Amino acid sequence: MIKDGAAHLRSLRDERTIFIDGRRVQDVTIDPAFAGAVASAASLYDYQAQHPDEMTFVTETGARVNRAWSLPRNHTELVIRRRAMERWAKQSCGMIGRSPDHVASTFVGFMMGLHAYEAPRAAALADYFRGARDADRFLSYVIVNPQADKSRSAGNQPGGGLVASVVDEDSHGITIRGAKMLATSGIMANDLMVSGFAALAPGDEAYAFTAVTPMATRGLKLHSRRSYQAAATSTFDYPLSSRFDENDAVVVFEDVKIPWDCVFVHKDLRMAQAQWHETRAHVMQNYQCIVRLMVKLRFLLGLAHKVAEVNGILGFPQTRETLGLLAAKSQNIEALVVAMEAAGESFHGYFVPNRPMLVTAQVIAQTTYPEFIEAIRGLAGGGVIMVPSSAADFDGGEIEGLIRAAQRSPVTDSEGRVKLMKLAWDAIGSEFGSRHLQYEMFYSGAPFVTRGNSYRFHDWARDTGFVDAFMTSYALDRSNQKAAAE
Ligand SMILES: Cc1cc2nc3c(=O)[nH]c(=O)nc-3n(C[C@H](O)[C@H](O)[C@H](O)COP(=O)(O)OP(=O)(O)OC[C@H]3O[C@@H](n4cnc5c(N)ncnc54)[C@H](O)[C@@H]3O)c2cc1C
Repeated sequence: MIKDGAAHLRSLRDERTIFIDGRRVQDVTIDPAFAGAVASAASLYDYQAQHPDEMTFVTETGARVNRAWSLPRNHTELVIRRRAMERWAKQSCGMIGRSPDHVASTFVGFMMGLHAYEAPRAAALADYFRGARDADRFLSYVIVNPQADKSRSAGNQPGGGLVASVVDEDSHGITIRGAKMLATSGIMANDLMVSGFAALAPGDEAYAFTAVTPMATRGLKLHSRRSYQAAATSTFDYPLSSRFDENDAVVVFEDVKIPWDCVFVHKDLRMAQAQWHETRAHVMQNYQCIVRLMVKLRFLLGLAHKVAEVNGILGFPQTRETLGLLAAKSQNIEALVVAMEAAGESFHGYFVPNRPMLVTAQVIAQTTYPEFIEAIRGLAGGGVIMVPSSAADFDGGEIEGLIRAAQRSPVTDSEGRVKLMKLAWDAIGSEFGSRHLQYEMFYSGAPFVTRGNSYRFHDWARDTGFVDAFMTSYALDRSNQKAAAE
């Protein structure tokens, strides 16, 4: 049976510990801070149940699950898998960044590099993968240390105990204590993966671990940021915040016990890095991100065009120039997706997107998104602010009369204009829209990290060799110099 929305909602009614606004959440599926995003996540599962051929595949054990769990072996399989990710992204206009296909892709990448693990940990990983895949579980992850003093290592933060680390181990498993950031979608996931991405030095072994635990594990506490959904007055006023506020939470591990069969890296400095780059986890998880961004940019491009139409500025050459530049930036990301697939690499029998092109897309994305937002703001001018306070102003009487008098457009009525401008503001300027800007600029690491990867995976030998070869075509001609001097 394919997992559907109802099954996912049922799976979230457990003992998970989430705090927000000074209270503990009782049921995340109906809580006013989270219900909109949770319903959207559930609707992804409904969508896959309604489109089984496009969205799911049958595993070797006979389970029918989302295609994100498949390990492609050729270009065709990679593209079929991508189309499923694209369809899911479209359901949220690309606004749900950590949909279930994100961390599933991480695990697919781990599985492609199972050879890099020591035998017991590889066995645990493979068992967990099969179980999570066949149950189509929704995973979130925390792989970044909480910000504090960046000039010090994880273990040398004043006061100690800040960063999640292994504080104990016995025959059953390990005990984790400390914090990590930021579990996006954690409130509506089934399991949480905890790991680290930053390089560690000898002495940091306690921080070099990767493990998975159910959200409802004792001692696992999610401390949510402010809910943008809760502040949304209506779907008409905040069509995105009200439905796609996937949430981000700091995770605090209060002596969380994790059994050995859910521990994949244990006090292993080499594997803490190798799990990302000697497997294809980093590639597969960020490939999902770029596919999702591609869909989001299509949406924002359409929005930019409609804002220009509604304001009657589409005919101006300057507007077309702006829209043309945005279209090119959007196509640039599309082209990178197609290119990284077409130039995909064989990796231990699997077929994966081209790594240098994937990291290129990450670097480009971090500047493309802010440029998009700034351009749409430029096209919208004061129109996104010149809107009624809320849907309640459409009262059928005097206030609505003011709206009809002041909200005009060459292509739509007052309601149509307000509806579009409120959508545009939610995408680019509301607290939700603003968080998206921060997300796209940072989710894959600060720019020095993504650019560092671009440096690391580029084929410098090809390009410096090119220069060297050219330089062999000429030499210092001393005879000429002599002749000139004479
Ligand atoms: C909305 C949102 C959602 C997120 N979701 C997740 C998630 O689901 N799971 C998860 O694990 N993480 C998540 N993150 C965390 C994300 O991965 C980090 O924000 C990212 O890795 C950058 O780390 P940082 O925030 O500590 O910023 P920093 O690394 O501190 O970067 C901030 C700035 O500090 C400077 N800086 C810091 N260190 C250096 C250095 N060594 N050299 C030079 N300059 C430096 C740079 O100028 C940089 O631009 C999320 C973040 C955001 C904003």
